[in-house]
Amino acid sequence: MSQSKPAYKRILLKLSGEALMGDDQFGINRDTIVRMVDEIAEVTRLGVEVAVVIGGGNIFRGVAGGSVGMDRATADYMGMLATVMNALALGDTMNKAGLTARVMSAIGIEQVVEPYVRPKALQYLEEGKVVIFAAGTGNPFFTTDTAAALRGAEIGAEMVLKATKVDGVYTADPKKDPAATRYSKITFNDAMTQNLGIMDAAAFALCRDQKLPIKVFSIFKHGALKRVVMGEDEGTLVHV
Ligand SMILES: Nc1ncnc2c1ncn2[C@@H]1O[C@H](COP(=O)(O)OP(=O)(O)OP(=O)(O)O)[C@@H](O)[C@H]1O
Ligand SMILES: O=c1ccn([C@@H]2O[C@H](COP(=O)(O)O)[C@@H](O)[C@H]2O)c(=O)[nH]1
Repeated sequence: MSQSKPAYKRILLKLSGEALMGDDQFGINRDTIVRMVDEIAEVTRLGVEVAVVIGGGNIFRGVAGGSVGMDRATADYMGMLATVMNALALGDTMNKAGLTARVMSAIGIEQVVEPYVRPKALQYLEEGKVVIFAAGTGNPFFTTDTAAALRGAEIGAEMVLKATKVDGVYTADPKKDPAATRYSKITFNDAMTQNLGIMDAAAFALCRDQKLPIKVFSIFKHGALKRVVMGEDEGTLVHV
């Protein structure tokens, strides 16, 4: 239903790292990151407190290193460092667009990024700054989706918004199965028992246990983020 005020005061936005590539094969496409920041700026102007977790799939995923014989934990640390690079680029783009962004890392690299300290993150959000959580959970064998669930619960976000390359949760991966159909909503338990690959089970389980709903929507659809924030019909709601 359409309304004039945002439906949420504080959100955790999970931004797809892979989507940052735009039409490129690798890395960060300038026009794409600027567009994403414009959409985020629009919702901050509505008074919504925004925290962001960014993925690293445009640069490196631990599973890729593991599959060619690397030690998996080492490869995962490389993946976490990839998310730090994305976070720095995102923060820089935000600051240039007139937002005030603070990047906080789950792994210690203090010359580059300040460490994640929960009370400090809460203070920044209350001050209207955008907080970007880098380096996932800080632990190998996890993903940034789980980091989004974790940080979302820690900061008292009312919803996790997964902005990704598809426009919702489907009965199967729509990139592999053209007959897949989109859910407008689905329970955590159904998503987990059907092994829907849009998010990992750890992220679903944490959000379910904390009663923290997730909205999955397309980062490429102009205005979709604002529509989700306004409580309008967009993407797929994953709920208890
Ligand atoms: N049931 C499903 N419904 C929708 N998408 C699915 C489903 N199963 C698998 N997918 C795939 O999941 C992808 C999104 O998840 P993925 O973790 O790969 O990317 P991301 O989180 O957007 O990127 P990154 O990890 O770089 O942040 C979609 O692009 C889609 O192809
Ligand atoms: O908590 C975490 C988060 C991430 N990683 C590693 O980083 C990459 C990139 O994250 P994506 O969620 O895939 O975009 C991930 O593949 C892991 O290798 C991690 O180890 N711990």
